[in-house]
Amino acid sequence: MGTVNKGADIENIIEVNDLHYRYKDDTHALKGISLSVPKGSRTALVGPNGAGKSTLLLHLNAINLPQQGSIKVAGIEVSPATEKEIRNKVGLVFQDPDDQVFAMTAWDDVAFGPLNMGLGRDEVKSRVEDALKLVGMWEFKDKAPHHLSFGQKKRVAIAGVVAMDPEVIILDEPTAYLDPGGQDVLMEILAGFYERGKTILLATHDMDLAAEWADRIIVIKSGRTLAEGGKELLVNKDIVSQANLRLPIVAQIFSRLPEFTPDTLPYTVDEAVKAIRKISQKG
Ligand SMILES: Nc1ncnc2c1ncn2[C@@H]1O[C@H](COP(=O)(O)OP(=O)(O)OP(=O)(O)O)[C@@H](O)[C@H]1O
Repeated sequence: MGTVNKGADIENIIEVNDLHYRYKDDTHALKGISLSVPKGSRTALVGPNGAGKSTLLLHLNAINLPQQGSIKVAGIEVSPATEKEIRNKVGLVFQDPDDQVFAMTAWDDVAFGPLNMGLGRDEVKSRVEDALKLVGMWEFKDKAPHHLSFGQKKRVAIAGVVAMDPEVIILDEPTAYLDPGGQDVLMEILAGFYERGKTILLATHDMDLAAEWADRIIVIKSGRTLAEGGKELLVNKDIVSQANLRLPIVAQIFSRLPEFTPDTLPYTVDEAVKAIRKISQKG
């Protein structure tokens, strides 16, 4: 895995090298994990419960600091000295919004990050308004977060990261607790980020989401990387079963048809439609 230097032409915006992390109770959550995230990619991080996904993501935003091994984000080594710089570059939406949303009102909560970045009052105001409107929470702007539903808090947490407009946006199980409309809004927000050249890393158990959305897959298990590569990993039965995952639903259906081999298996809805058209044209 190549190293990157500040100011150099950075191909991998995130480089994790032989990272170890032990919690205070001695749980060895990361056991020499190495991986990379290409700049501008939509990367899905998948793996079973307890694989170390959240522990890893907390490192990428300098909330956890490396105990052994190293992490570079945009060429900057994650360390106590670079915490603030890293947090301005990387926005993290936590798995549990109760760990993230804590201000007196939804508005204050979303304003927290942009204010910490040192932005001017008018800029903060406009970013907060745009972000709350984007996630459909503007009418709740004056409400105390603890009076919001879980899904609403998640939307506020997402707005907080959107308002910071980071170079890298990381989301830990973002669709959990969002209703289908909320999931669609999130996907639109992520599409907007992607179009503007941002890098998105998303941890999920949802193989359909990974199949539809990602262009790169990282599979982790027991604190180590099991596989890194393209979306074909999602239909690699060996890796999928080792990681306690499941084939995307489209792939499950088509794998029952003799016409398809693992190499030709569709795994997105669009691919499925094309495959059905092809079969019906032949028939
Ligand atoms: N604060 C903590 N103290 C001690 N052990 C922890 C702590 N947080 C997580 N762990 C342990 O670290 C390991 C990795 O947990 P982590 O939450 O990173 O996994 P995950 O892949 O995000 O799982 P999930 O898919 O269930 O969200 C697990 O064995 C977990 O029990």
